[in-house]
Amino acid sequence: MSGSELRLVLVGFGAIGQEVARRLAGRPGVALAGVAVRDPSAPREGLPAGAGLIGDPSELAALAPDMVVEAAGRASVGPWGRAALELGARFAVSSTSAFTEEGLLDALTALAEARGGQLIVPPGALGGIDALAAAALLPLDAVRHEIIKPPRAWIGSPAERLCDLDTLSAPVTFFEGSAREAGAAFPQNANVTVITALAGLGLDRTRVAMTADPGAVLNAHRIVARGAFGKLDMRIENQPLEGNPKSSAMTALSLVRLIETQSATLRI
Ligand SMILES: NC(=O)C1=CN([C@@H]2O[C@H](COP(=O)(O)OP(=O)(O)OC[C@H]3O[C@@H](n4cnc5c(N)ncnc54)[C@H](OP(=O)(O)O)[C@@H]3O)[C@@H](O)[C@H]2O)C=CC1
Ligand SMILES: O=C([O-])CC(=O)C(=O)O
Repeated sequence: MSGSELRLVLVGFGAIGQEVARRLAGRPGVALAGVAVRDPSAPREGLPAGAGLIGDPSELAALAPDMVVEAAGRASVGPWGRAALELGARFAVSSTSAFTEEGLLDALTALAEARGGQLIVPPGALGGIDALAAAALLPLDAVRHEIIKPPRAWIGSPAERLCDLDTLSAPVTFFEGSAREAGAAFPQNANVTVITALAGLGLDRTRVAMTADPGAVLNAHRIVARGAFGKLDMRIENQPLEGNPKSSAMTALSLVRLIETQSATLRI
């Protein structure tokens, strides 16, 4: 860290990035040095004063970040992760479905180690990931992650081909498979299943079910695990973000917490 302030760069300034920036505004100890988007020439409302707008990973070094936090999309993780970790910065990933791409997690981890940085996978929209990761110190028998969201949260995903989202009158579970398959096919809805997999049984042994529920208002996640530690049954129901019904507000809250705790004396 430079001085006592954490120099932060956000990759992505959509529903999550804007919420994170809003909640960090004016907080001592964090300076939003910059924001990365695809097209930095487009006008951006809500960009905090003093934050540089960049569009290419080669521009990151000039912002001298201590920490780079991604909430942009799967394609952004490789290029921005490499650029951040080359600089020895900490890189936090929201679009964890990128890790269904062969070799990317290993490559970024190796880079973090070589440059003295850190690759961070925050809990995102989930709770209980700390308990699952601790439970995994002993053999796990089974981990299942169920995602239940209102039909509108699945628009633009392969769910549209698997059920008729407009006319649902009862919940439909349109996907059952592994976390690898879920993350690969649903990059805007199933990043969380990759987090569950990384904490527990891995991409192939973590089972996933996805449901569109016309009676749902909130985005729900249920993780059920059993193993030598005992049993875990965690359910969280998140308010969606106003700017994107697919994304839970908890994702932004958990990033704010991650950023704030970087320099905290008391860590909970
Ligand atoms: N881990 C978790 O629990 C969760 C993870 N996510 C992940 O976070 C991502 C962002 O969510 P959300 O904010 O709701 O999405 P939005 O669609 O609202 O915003 C995406 C933002 O990212 C920018 N962006 C997209 N691709 C790139 C790229 N290749 N390089 C730089 N910037 C890019 C867009 O820029 P522009 O405006 O120029 O298009 C836009 O500012 C999701 O796509 C998902 O992958 C989401 C929810 C939960
Ligand atoms: O925000 C959520 O509830 C989860 C989500 O979209 C994702 O994992 O991609």
